[in-house]
Amino acid sequence: MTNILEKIVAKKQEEIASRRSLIPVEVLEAAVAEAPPVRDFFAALAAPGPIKLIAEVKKASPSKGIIRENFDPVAIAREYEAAGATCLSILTDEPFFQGKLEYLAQIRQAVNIPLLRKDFILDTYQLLEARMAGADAVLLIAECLDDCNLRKLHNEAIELGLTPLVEFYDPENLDRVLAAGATLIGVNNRDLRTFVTDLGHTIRMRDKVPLDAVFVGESGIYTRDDVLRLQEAGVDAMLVGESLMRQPDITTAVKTLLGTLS
Ligand SMILES: O=P(O)(O)OC[C@@H](O)[C@@H](O)c1c[nH]c2ccccc12
Repeated sequence: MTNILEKIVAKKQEEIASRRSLIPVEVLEAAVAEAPPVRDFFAALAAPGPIKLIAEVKKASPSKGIIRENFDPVAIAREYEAAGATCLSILTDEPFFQGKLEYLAQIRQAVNIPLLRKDFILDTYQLLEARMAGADAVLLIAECLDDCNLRKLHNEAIELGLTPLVEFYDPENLDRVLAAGATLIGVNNRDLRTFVTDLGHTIRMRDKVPLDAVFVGESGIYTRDDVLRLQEAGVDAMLVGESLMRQPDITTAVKTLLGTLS
């Protein structure tokens, strides 16, 4: 039986091939050479202070279906920024998350904080697309990439000026993440093969990841208590989508998580 991650990766390979036939890689390379400078996603998260929020613009997911009906990505991004998010994560996968690369480009015009392209990156072509659309960072998932591609895409992202956020779920993959040179490391609390989500997973992995890396806890973060648990464990940043996107009042939701509601 194939799991959801295998399905997503297979579909993504097809998508990359078809996008490449629409816009040749040389065209993207030429456009990227003229692209405006990036914002420093890494430095924003590495700065001292309380745990940082990477707020995610996410309409739907394979595990939860539609998360937010009334979905205006630019308005959501503006609200996240004004409410105190440090960075944003923009889902660009279409078939499984109902995202779009265009959302990233539109949001780039509307906010000043650094942006992550959240997708299943398998190929250099997607790094060029990300840079073109205005991303400052890209997600690389250890479970989707062999050692060679993980290292290659990590290096290429940096050459393009992008910060790679390298995510893993399976503890066995940490050594591969470190060997790829990752300094911004995320632990996904959700096993993308089964959808089981456990906040304790990030907390248990904190001790295993070197302290000089910037450490991000991802997924399944719902309450101010969850945030305090992460902060006390020494987690530098958190990636939160669903719990914010389900709230009609995003400003209050962000401030409640951050403990800044006055
Ligand atoms: O909506 P949540 O549970 O707050 O999770 C956000 C984010 O961590 C999640 O969307 C995510 C983390 N890693 C991923 C990889 C691919 C797709 C999605 C993800």
